[in-house]
Parts: sequence; structure tokens; C-alpha cells
Amino acid sequence: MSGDFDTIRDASSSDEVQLVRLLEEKIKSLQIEIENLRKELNYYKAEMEKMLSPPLIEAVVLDVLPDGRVLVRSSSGPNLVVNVASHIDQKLIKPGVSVALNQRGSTILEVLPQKEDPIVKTMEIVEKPNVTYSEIGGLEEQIKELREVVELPLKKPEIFREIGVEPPKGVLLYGPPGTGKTMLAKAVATESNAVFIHVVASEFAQKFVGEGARIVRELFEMAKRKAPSIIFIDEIDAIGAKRIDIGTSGEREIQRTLMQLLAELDGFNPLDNVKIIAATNRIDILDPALLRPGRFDRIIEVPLPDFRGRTEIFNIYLKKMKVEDNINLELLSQLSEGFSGADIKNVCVEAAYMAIRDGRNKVTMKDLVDAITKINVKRNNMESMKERREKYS
Ligand SMILES: Nc1ncnc2c1ncn2[C@@H]1O[C@H](COP(=O)(O)OP(=O)(O)OP(=O)(O)O)[C@@H](O)[C@H]1O
Repeated sequence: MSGDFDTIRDASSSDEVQLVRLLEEKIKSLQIEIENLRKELNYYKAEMEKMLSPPLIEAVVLDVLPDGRVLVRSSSGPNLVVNVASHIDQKLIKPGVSVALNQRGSTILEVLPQKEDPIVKTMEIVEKPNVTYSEIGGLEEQIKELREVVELPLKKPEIFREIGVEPPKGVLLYGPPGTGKTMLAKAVATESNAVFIHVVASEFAQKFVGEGARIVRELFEMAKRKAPSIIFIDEIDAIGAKRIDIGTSGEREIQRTLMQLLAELDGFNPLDNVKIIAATNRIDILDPALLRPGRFDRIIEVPLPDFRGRTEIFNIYLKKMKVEDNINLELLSQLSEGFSGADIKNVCVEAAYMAIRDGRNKVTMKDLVDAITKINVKRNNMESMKERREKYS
């Protein structure tokens, strides 16, 4: 009998152990569930907070002012002068950076992950250009004219005010590729202590569909802020060609960009310290509206260098290189008829490579003559490629 009791007791104690185990497991699974519910609760709380928090305003930094405040262009429209919240690292606030403003639009609360702003991407801004007139060969007349119509009004506008004439607002440089148009514009900026803002018109017409007119507007705003400044619009024909048919949306976009450019040109004072220089290889296709008085009303040809010009350009580049004594600049100039300044520079670089390949540290006349032949072959190949493309397009 006592054996039966023992069995019962043993059985009940083993049930108890089992029960305790079961309860422990239940507690554990409930704890996990509580933890999961807590996480879920936090998630919904955070979502609620996000939904209830006021929206921030996106803006792009345009400039940091000397007093530490920041000029931004807000996505809602106007340019604003705002403060920076103290938790933000001031070093991150630079022109072109996207930021979030508080709802009142008065303070930068966040620096946003960077996306590229077309306005910043399309421009090269050189605060202190360093090309001098002495580095340009064979363009004395062009330099003289640019000094009169761009440098002098930027440096001494009072002369023009006193005498009562208005200098041209815009200057158009035209001529074949590689003849020094960009160099000239940069040199005028250097010598006028002006900021050089370089834009390539074909880029903002093609890449930023729907943004061309905005970019032109902001280009002029930036130039005014950075004044004295020179805006250099390269390949102006990309937006300024006369159009017979403006049927497609791409054509309409280009037309809008051109209209904005004309409006900006018309809207500013010739004695403001902003000047515009444009360049083209195709003056023949430009819309005459661009060349009207008060717009690009000074037209300067930048042709291929003549014999004297080529001699000067060879001299400019060879002066900086180690060359043998018997270099005949006149002969080099004769042999390179039809070459642009860029071609001549290429000849000098190619000749230097020939010497390096030969293990010499001086460039010889033979290197230069051989380099002229090589560049000539390249030029002819390019020409025939261009002709073929034109024939079959
Ligand atoms: N007259 C020149 N004197 C000295 N260097 C020159 C001259 N012309 C061109 N070069 C050289 O060729 C390079 C290209 O010239 P640049 O870009 O100024 O030509 P461009 O006329 O603006 O050409 P593109 O029409 O193709 O834009 C210059 O950086 C310079 O090294």
C-alpha cells in the first residue's frame, strides 16, 4: 500500500515540475511578445510623430555671408537669408549644398544628402583666374579691344559715366575652335580682378531639360552677387541659333532659354560690374536678336593665327621648355600654316614626348618638325571624319 502512495507522490511531484516548466516557457514567450509589441508601439509612435511634425522646407545654399548667416534659394521660391542651428557643423554649409529649413524658413535644421544641383553642375566658377595677356600669342588687336570694352568699364565705370557713353553689355567672340577665345575671356577676368563664371550653353540646353531658363536666371543672379564678374557663355549657338521651326518640345525649351537670356541682357545696366562674353564657332547661324544693340553689340573676330601669330605662340610655349639653341621659329611657323593656337600647343607637347621617349632632356628642331607632321595627320583625319559625318548625316 505504501508503495502506491509513493507512486502517487512521485507522480504529483513530477507533474508539478512539468507545470513549473510549462509556466516558465509561457512567461518567456509572453515576455518576447511584450518586447515585440513594445517595438511595434515605438514604431507607430515614431510614425505618428513624423506625420504630426511640420514639413521642412528644402533649400540650396547660395553663399555664406561674412556674418555667418547663409543665403539660400528655397524650393518654395524666394532667396532667403537664414541662420544655422547650433547643432549643425558650419563647415558643411557650402554653396550648392542642399539643406532643410524650419517651417518658418528662418533656420537651417539639417544638411540633406547631396544631390547635384544643375546650376552648380553647369558652371565653372574661378574666383581668381590666373591667365595673363602675355600668355596669349597673336591676338594684340583683340586684347586691345577687350581691354577697352570690358576691362576699363569694370575697373573705371566713372570714366564712362562722366563722359556719358555706355559701354557694350555683351561681347561676342567668334572664330574657329582652339584659337584662344576662352583664354582671352579668362585673361580679361584676371586683369580686371573679376570672378570668371564659365558656362557651356550646349550643356544647359541638353542636359537640364525644363531648367534652361531657370539656370540662365540664376546665372545672372550669381554673377551680380559675385561682382565684379565676367560670365563667359561658350558655344552660344547651342541656344542662340536662329530657328525656322520650333515645333518640338526640345526646340521650345531652347527657345525659352534664349528668351530668358535676352531678358537678362536687356534687364541689366551696362555699368553694373558684370560683363558677358559669349563665344561661337558659328556666327553665321546666330539669331540676329542676340546681336541687337544693348545685347551682344560688340563682335570680335578671333581668327586662326597668321604667320606672326604662330611665331609668337611657338615662342610662348617653347620659352617654358628646355630646347636646343638652333630652334627656327619662322620655319616652324611656315610649316604650321592653318594651325590654331591649340594645335601649336599640341605640337610643343608632342615634341616634348618625342624627346622623353628618346631619353633626352632637350627638345630639338627635328622633334618639333616631326610633331608638326604628326599633328597635321591628326588634323586631316579629323577633317575627313567630320566631312564624312556631315555627308551621311
Ligand atoms: N592665341 C593663343 N595663344 C596661346 N595659346 C593658345 C592660343 N590659342 C589657343 N591656345 C591654347 O589652346 C588652348 C585652347 O584654347 P581656347 O580654349 O582658348 O580656344 P577656344 O577658341 O575657346 O576654343 P573652342 O572654340 O574650341 O572653345 C588654350 O588653353 C591654350 O593652351
